[in-house]
Amino acid sequence: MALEAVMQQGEAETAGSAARPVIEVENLSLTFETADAPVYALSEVNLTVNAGDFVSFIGPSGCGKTTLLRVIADLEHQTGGTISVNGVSPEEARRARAYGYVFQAPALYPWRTVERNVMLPLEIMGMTSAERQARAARYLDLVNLGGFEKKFPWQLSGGMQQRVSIARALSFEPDLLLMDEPFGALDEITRDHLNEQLLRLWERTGKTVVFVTHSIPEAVFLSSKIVVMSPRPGRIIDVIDCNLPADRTLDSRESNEFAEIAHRVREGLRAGHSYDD
Ligand SMILES: Nc1ncnc2c1ncn2[C@@H]1O[C@H](COP(=O)(O)OP(=O)(O)OP(=O)(O)O)[C@@H](O)[C@H]1O
Repeated sequence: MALEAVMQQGEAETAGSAARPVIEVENLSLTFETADAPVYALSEVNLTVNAGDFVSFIGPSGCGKTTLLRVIADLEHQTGGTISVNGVSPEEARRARAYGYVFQAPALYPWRTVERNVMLPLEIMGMTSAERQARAARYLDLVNLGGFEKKFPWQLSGGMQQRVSIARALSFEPDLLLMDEPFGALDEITRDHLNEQLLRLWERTGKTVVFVTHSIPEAVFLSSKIVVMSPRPGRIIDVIDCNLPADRTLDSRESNEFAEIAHRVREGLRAGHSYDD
């Protein structure tokens, strides 16, 4: 029942929000001043993420993927240009709990059970115990962890821990999910499985997702839009629309359509890559 409610909410959002911009970035730059020399982490970045988009940032190490995600989340501040999230500043969006953030590592508290980890943001929000319990059950079910509520994080595999952190990010029901290489440390089989689950979750809920990855197949499989970035200075060099059929499965990775998009991403990465250093 809870799942249906989430699905209906998602369907309504998707249907009524064809091209509503959620994130708007204009001429954004970010330079870190360091002891030796300034680091030009982002330069002249322009990007629009619409409601219901699944946008991946892909690019070599150091091209600014995490920095851009952190600017959206108000964890870093740009030194030039503008950004809005839901039409307001990232700070206001953060205060309004506009997004859930999933880090590279699950970042769970080892002394709290799975359920109590998911309930943590809800406690901070002052939600009642009954409501917290209902939310935790709903979102643990959604990531297929029903029955693991009373376990501790160290009793779960890495993939399961990452699913707990996704449930926690979903628990306060943000429309926007920011995910920084959430599956980067997992083995390929687990990663494939979580990719499929995330795709189904996105389809069911209609949430807007911004996702950082190093993996071309992961980006092509999941995304509606792929943002290819290049370093020194970090910038966007291509934005690729990626509209594979909604009912795609991991086997779709063998289709010609998939190969063509992957090829374009690879070309973009090659064009932006310097082999001089
Ligand atoms: N707090 C900081 N102070 C100084 N330099 C920083 C800081 N944070 C990031 N950088 C630099 O900014 C650049 C972009 O870093 P960022 O972590 O965004 O890259 P990335 O594309 O996410 O890399 P990776 O794929 O390795 O995670 C890098 O050169 C990095 O060293």
